[in-house]
Amino acid sequence: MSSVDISAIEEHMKMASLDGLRGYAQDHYGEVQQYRTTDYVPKSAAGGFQVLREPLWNKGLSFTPEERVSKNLTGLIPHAMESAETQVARCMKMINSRQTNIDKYLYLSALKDQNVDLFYRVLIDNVRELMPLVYTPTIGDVCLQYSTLYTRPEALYISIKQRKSIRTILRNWPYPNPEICVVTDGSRILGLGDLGVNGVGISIGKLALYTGAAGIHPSKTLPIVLDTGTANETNLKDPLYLGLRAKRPSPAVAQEFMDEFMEAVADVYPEMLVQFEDFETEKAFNYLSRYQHKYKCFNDDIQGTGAVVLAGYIGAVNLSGVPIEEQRLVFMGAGSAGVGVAKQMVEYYTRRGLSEQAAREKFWLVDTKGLVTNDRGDKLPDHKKYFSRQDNGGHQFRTLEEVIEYVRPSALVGLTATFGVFTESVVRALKASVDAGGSGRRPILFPLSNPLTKAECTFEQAIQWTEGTVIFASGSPFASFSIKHGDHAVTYHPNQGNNVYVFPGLGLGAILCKASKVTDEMVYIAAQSLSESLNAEEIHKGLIYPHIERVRDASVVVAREVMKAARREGVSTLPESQWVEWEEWGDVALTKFIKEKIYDPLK
Ligand SMILES: NC(=O)C1=CN([C@@H]2O[C@H](COP(=O)(O)OP(=O)(O)OC[C@H]3O[C@@H](n4cnc5c(N)ncnc54)[C@H](O)[C@@H]3O)[C@@H](O)[C@H]2O)C=CC1
Ligand SMILES: CC(=O)C(=O)O
Ligand SMILES: [Mg+2]
Repeated sequence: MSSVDISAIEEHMKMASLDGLRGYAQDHYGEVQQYRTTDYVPKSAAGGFQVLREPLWNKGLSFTPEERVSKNLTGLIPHAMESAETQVARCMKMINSRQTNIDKYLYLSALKDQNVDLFYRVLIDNVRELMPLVYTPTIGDVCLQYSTLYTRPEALYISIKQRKSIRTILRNWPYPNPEICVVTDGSRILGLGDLGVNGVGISIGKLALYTGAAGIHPSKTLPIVLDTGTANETNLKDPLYLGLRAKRPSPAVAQEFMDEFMEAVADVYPEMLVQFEDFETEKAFNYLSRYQHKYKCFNDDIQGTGAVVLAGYIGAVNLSGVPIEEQRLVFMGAGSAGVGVAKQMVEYYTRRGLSEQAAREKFWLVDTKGLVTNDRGDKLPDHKKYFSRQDNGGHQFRTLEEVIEYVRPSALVGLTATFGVFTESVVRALKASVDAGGSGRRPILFPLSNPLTKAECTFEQAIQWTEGTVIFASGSPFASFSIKHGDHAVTYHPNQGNNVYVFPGLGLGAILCKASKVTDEMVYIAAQSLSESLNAEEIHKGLIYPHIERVRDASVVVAREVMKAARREGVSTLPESQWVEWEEWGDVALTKFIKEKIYDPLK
């Protein structure tokens, strides 16, 4: 087999130079006219091979004998008619036969491209094993290599060079009336930094979980990447890179483009919920405050993460033995996720009766320069000012160890995108500060950065360094593990503190109640309801989130409570008569309504 002749492409790149930009793709950027609306053949009108080629219609070996006749499929597929279980078993056998996670991902991705129903059945029935493939950590590797792995499109790619054509591009999406989009500009993908257009993998992965974890119909999901260039030199130099070969524009220009995008979305798809994903810090905060009161949107990294970590924290406090009033929290990382989480927790404390000032004083935020204080000497960005300490008596605390000794925290949260910053001495110091005098109180330790290569520490380290007392949650999943004590072994179970427990249910709720906005109250209620969604077995086991196998159950609870909150907030546009009808039956009727709406393929 002949290999790709990279040198020829590189040669072309040397030759092609357009306004300082290089590469093939630039040759084709330009505004486009709307010639026609994309044709969409309704399912009922399609037959034969067309049905098998459309991944949303293909039911593979599940087609009944009657369907095979009525749709002219006889002979186009093997004669066997199989149960979902058999087909899922075949897929799992194939996945398990692949050597690397990327290969497993590629198999799943190809399956999604051929038979959507089967892909989701496989995912839903094997979520513990497969979520780490379609989502973090594997999706991080996929994003890093996206331009090389690329075989066919799965998203909308909207370039800043075609900013006047956004409506046309949105209309080119083949499936009518999408209800939710995840949009990124690729500028901060997981903890991997600016990946440019390669970051589209995260939009695709998150939306797979809107369907897998909350049952939003796949035809209603729309992944989008806004291509405004990249600061990533590796990508810019990669001859296979698929995005715009340009540095990123100024924040002002990026914001104009974003304004145009949001206007176009509201115009073309007025019902659509927009989830902002993995925008770098300043843009993340700016776009959220700029659009949240104008459009139906939310930021997953700020709000989704805030809600999921608050939910886990509520459970963790109950286990820790340190009363809520005595809790003191150190955050390593003061970016969009760190500040988003801390603010959600301030909300929790104020709802429990603390003044905002007293609530805020429970938090000590640390960044690359040390404890965030007013008199540290650097100019703090706006998002850090709220938590900046002024009670440090002029002292600056540069290392995490110094901060822990000073604060004596009960909880340590990591959102730094930096592997290993929770060292043995840090974790032991945390334990000592909680368990002074052998009180038996347990430290809360949340190394939440993604993917695994960016986790602040591993689960095994946390267990070893706290003699098993830690209450632990990480952003990407770690395996359970056992330690032998004499002739018996103790097995420790980690939690996964990932916004996947929130955004699917939040989105589902917002869509089903036809919310005009996503309010802060809806986000807060998502956290609260998630914290109350554990079953007796999970509570008994000392978990702080439901088993990942129950993420769909949790999403139903979150969606239901989000819907009710939307109604209280006056943003649900469902008719009042509908709410009155549901209310007669308590939560039962609303829960039934949600469950009936949920996509549960091949069942
Ligand atoms: N578990 C989950 O559900 C989520 C996890 N995350 C993860 O959180 C991480 C951070 O995301 P963002 O806050 O959006 O990024 P960001 O870039 O906005 O913030 C990172 C922060 O960490 C600080 N930092 C970096 N290295 C540090 C070090 N060595 N010591 C102390 N502080 C350091 C930076 O100064 C900055 O304040 C990423 O890895 C992301 O994957 C983000 C959202 C959800
Ligand atoms: C999980 C997620 O949203 C992140 O790591 O950015
Ligand atoms: Mg994210």
